[in-house]
Amino acid sequence: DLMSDVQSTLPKDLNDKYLLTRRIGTGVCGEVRLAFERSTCKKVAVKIINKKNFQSEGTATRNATTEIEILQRIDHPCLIKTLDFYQSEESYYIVLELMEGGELFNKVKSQQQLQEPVAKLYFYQMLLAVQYLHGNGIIHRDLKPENVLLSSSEDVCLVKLTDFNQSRILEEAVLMRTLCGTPSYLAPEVFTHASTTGYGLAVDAWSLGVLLFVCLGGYPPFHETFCRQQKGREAESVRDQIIRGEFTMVQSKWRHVSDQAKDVVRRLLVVDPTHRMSIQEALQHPWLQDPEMQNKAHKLMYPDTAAAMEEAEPEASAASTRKRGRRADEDAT
Ligand SMILES: c1ccc2c(c1)[nH]c1[nH]cn[n+]12
Repeated sequence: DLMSDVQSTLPKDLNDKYLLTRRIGTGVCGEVRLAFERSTCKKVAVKIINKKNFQSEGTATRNATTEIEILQRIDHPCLIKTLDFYQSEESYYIVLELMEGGELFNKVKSQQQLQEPVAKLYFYQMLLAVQYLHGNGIIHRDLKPENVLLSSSEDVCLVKLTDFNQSRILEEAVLMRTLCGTPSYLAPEVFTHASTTGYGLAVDAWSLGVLLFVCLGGYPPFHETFCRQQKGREAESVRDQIIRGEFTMVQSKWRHVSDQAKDVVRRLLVVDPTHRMSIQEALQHPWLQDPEMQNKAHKLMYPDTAAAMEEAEPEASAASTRKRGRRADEDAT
């Protein structure tokens, strides 16, 4: 039957260690299946990347190996962890921690739009995850609701980014080699790093702006025109809307969204990358100076530390919340 023939084509050591079952997600590069570690019955996700999906062998190996080496290198509570890696003639198999809440995409779709406090809690975690990637010289480059996973179906839950195969580890080595050559023909931005680090990192800030827009508004800022009569001359392609940074916050959807939240979206969806708000600036934005939200996020991200703090000094942890609040007030005034 279906299951047995899936089992039969799996690498033997993968099949020995894991029982693969139903499909739980699909990506551009393959599918994700629910699996059980046979020895512990622990649930995991197995991402199957089909080698021939990539146009040429080159990109396949580069993408997948880049993805693998990236996945092995990173360690942050809001970035999906790789547990194991196998390959066969035709596919790569990446064993990942299971996120029971599935894709953020489905939650936004089913709920229309998220309540602002929920959107803020998720966005804060995404910012911390991207800040960590950038700190490690990694640009995600493919941030979208399908690549944001939720740890549970509860509103207050951990958020993790996945799908690094579009990521690029800043080729510092390449840049160094370039700078060794004769510089006379090199453009200024190559020296100012704008061509790799500065410029590159800003793409993730833009995508986070689109993500936040979708979470708060329940629809994408740049989309194909929905109704027919707009088709034709004046209907702009998605590409043109993006290039011009043209989006509309429809009143019916955005009426109840705070001005501060709208301000974060507007400062991220800025066409000129040098004028776009950075991840660091976003983390300092007034909308995110919310000690309660930040404490909830830290409890989700570092449960042991939070629990240990509760255990050791119940007073202290309450005080730390208050202190975080006071500091925020000082900053705000
Ligand atoms: C639903 C869809 C994809 C999923 C998932 C649940 N859990 C997990 N871990 C890595 N990817 N992924």
